[in-house]
Amino acid sequence: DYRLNDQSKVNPLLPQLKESEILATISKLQSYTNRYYRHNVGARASNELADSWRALAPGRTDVTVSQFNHPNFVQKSVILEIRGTVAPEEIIVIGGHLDSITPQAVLRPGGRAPGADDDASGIATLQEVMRVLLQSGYKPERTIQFIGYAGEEAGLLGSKDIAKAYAAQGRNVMGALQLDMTDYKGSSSDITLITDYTNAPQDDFVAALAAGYLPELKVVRDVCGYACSDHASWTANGYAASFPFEAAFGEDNPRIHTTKDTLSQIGNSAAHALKFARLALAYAVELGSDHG
Ligand SMILES: N[C@H](Cc1ccc(I)cc1)C(=O)NO
Ligand SMILES: [Zn+2]
Ligand SMILES: [Zn+2]
Repeated sequence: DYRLNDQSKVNPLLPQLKESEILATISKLQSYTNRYYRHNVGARASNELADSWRALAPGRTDVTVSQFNHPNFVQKSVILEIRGTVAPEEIIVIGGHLDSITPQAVLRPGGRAPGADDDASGIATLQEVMRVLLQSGYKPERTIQFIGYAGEEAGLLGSKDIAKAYAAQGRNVMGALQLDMTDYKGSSSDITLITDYTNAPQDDFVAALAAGYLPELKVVRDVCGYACSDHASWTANGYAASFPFEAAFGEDNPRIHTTKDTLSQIGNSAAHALKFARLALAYAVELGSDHG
């Protein structure tokens, strides 16, 4: 249910989230020539992300890292699962996309596509939530899955395959949160909740999480106008999805999908992304600590 009743679990964890950790992960991801879903370098980025996630929880038998094979392209999605202690069949998803795109990268494997904000920022944000949950020893009652989707830029291809497979298997995803572009503060407001192709009751819950745990942040709502990120794949398969976004429509990072989507262009800071990490942690712990 959408009540805020886990302050005693959330509040000690929030201060452990570090901007420096998010910055380091964005820096690493933007250093690949590109993370294009059809190039081998894009496949390597996925494989190395999986290895780095495995290193976060050595020896935890309730934690597994797997890669989801997409039949039509080489880049795999990456899934880290923390198995729930009470209701492991009830799944909470925190996602972002690990691929990047520019016209140069589409043309050839050596084409540059740093994708710092779109969407290394989202991957770094969810990875920092995963790091704190794992290193604090937090054990959720429900299963929490962190997913780095492949092939988002080509039409939400990775999340389409995954959400379709989960629906076909009758898996019980209680909610999905999408993190795509979290580090460019283009608006006076801090967080923009995208309200189309999302679930309204869950959007209200996310707004309540911000009001309850992050009262200093200004949260507004806006529409995208189309299926603009992986949340739409979960919605299309009947699951509740929400999408907190970096800025209001038209005020988002103008350099995405260009070779200039780099950390230096967003002030070498992850201060904006840290707000999304805090929101995502509150979402994961409040929903992850419930059970049916
Ligand atoms: N177009 C999306 C990013 C995007 C999402 C929402 C809004 I409003 C504007 C832009 C994209 O490139 N996702 O990878
Ligand atoms: Zn994009
Ligand atoms: Zn994106």
